[in-house]
Parts: sequence; C-alpha cells; structure tokens
Amino acid sequence: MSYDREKQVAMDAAIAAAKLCQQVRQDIPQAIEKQDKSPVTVADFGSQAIICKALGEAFPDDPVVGEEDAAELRKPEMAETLNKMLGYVQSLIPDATADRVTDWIDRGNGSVSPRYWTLDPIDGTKGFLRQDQYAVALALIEGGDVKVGVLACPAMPVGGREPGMLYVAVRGEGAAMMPLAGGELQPIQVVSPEDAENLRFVESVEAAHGDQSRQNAIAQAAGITAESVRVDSQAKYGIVASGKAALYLRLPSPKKPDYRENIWDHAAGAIVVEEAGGKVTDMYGKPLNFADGSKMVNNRGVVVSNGVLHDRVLAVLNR
Ligand SMILES: Nc1ncnc2c1ncn2[C@@H]1O[C@H](COP(=O)(O)O)[C@@H](O)[C@H]1OP(=O)(O)O
Ligand SMILES: [Mg+2]
Ligand SMILES: [Mg+2]
Ligand SMILES: [Mg+2]
Repeated sequence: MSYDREKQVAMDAAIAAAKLCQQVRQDIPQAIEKQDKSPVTVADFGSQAIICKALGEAFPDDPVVGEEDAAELRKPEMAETLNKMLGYVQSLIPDATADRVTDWIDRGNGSVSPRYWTLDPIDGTKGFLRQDQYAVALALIEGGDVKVGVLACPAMPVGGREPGMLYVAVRGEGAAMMPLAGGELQPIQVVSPEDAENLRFVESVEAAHGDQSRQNAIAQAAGITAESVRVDSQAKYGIVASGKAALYLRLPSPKKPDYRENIWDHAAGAIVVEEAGGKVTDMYGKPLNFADGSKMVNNRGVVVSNGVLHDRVLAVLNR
C-alpha cells in the first residue's frame, strides 16, 4: 500500500506547526509547569492543535496519541494562556475558536491501536525555551511498525540559509530531508565508516535524561574518540540519519532507574534513521515496541547508529 497521502498530510501539518513554534519563540515564550514538573508552552499546545486538526480532517478514523492534552487549559485560571495560544493558531487558521482548539488538542488523547499516529508537538521543550534545538515529531504506526515519520527541526542550521530542516521517511522508500524554508526533498544516508570526520556521537543536553558518563565511556570503547555533541530533542535522529554523526546514545539515568521512554519521543526519529540505512534498538538490542502503549515499558535505553557500529556498541554495553 502507498503512504503518499499520509506522508503529504503529515509534512504539511508539521511545517505549519513548526511555523507556529518559531513565531512563539520569537516572542520569548514562558514555561508553564506540568504536574510531572516538566515545562510546556503555548507553542506545544498550538502545535498539537494544528496537527490534530489536520489529521482529524484527513484521517477521521485514526486515533492520535499525543503528548499534551487540554484539561489544564480549560480551567478558568488558564484563560489568558488559552487566549494567547488561540491568537497564534488564528494566524494560521483564522476561524479557530477557544472551543475548537481545545477539542483539536484533545483529539490527541487517543490510544495505541492497530493503526494510529503518535505526536510530540514540541520534543525538547527545554531546548525550545533555551533557543536551542527542538523538533515537531509525528509518526504513523500500523501493526506496531512505524510506516511514516516526519521530524521538523526549525532551529537546525542549514548552511548559510535560514535555519530549519524537515526529515521524512516512509517504510521501504528511504529517508529524505528538505529545508523548512522551501526546496526539494533530498535523499539522505547515514555516515559510512570511512567518513572519519562525521564519526561523532550525539547525546542529550539534559544530563538528567541519560547517563552521560556511561554514554561517553561506551562511545569511546566502540571506537569514537571525539567528544560528544550535545543536542536537544529528536533532532539527534535527524543528525544521525543525515550522516552528521554515527551514534546517538540514551542510557537510563542512574537517578531515574524507573523512567520509561514514550513512543512519541522515538517513533518518527527511528524510521528516519532506519530508512537512511541506520539501526535503532534499546540498549539490549531489542526493537523499540510501538505496539502496546504510550510508554515502552519493556525497553530500556535507546541506541541509534549508522548500522555498522551497532553490534560493537551493544557488545560493549552488555559485556
Ligand atoms: N529522566 C528522563 N530520561 C529520559 N528522557 C526524559 C527524562 N525526563 C524527560 N525526558 C524526555 O526527554 C525528552 C527530551 O529529549 P532530550 O533530552 O533528548 O532533549 C523529552 O520528551 C522528555 O520528556 P517530556 O516531554 O515528558 O519532558
Ligand atoms: Mg518529547
Ligand atoms: Mg513534547
Ligand atoms: Mg514535554
């Protein structure tokens, strides 16, 4: 079956959401603290609204498993935030209303199903707030297999031009990238082992999201001598997929041994890297499980590589 329509709708929606995020970011957004203490902004909500609206119109039967929901926003004390968010959404969708945007956001409260989308409206909210990297991440999953993935990375440098890169992949069709400012999709490939300059590894900026000392030790043991490059969000998957780094390590934080990864933090990035010729597993070599729930309860850590390095990294991790 062809996923041309899914790919086009997902790309258009992610591009629109990325535009909204950049508008919010120019105005120096404020963070709101969620119940789990992590930050969220009007851009996270606006991005989820725009993408869920587009998916709801194009694929009304498909559930969406999104990170955010509108319960907090509907509280009377959040009226000012809701109104601010509505203003940004209206610049792209003039007939949006407060009731409609909250309903669009709550379309993202779907469940993992035989066919569903998963959405992180802003992955790397901390990077977004720091004016660093972040991503809008959207993926279609069927029978537990990611079929389409789109990563919009509005802050990704694009040699000399306005920043912003879009990465996209369809299962069996390869991966490609395109400047968000416009242009053609160009096929991408992971780095080859001969390309010494790009045999780097990437990890999170946030020390608490991983185990940086172990990540560095493992990368060294696997033959990567250069210092890590620290980047927020699934932009790291885009960097590996486009051959700018050979490895992305995300090992469980010793401070949060019970943390489990969310599907929306990995699905889109994973297919982009796989279709660019790379490999994605957990730290034990198990495939990431997108079939059973929004948390990957039976996976620990994530290893993303150019493929060639993968077995060596797993071997040093598990010896
Ligand atoms: N202890 C943790 N370990 C791993 N990832 C985490 C942890 N806490 C939060 N995250 C997630 O890391 C992602 C950011 O990735 P990165 O660190 O690579 O920039 C966010 O989606 C964030 O989830 P959340 O969206 O709930 O804040
Ligand atoms: Mg995230
Ligand atoms: Mg997020
Ligand atoms: Mg978050």
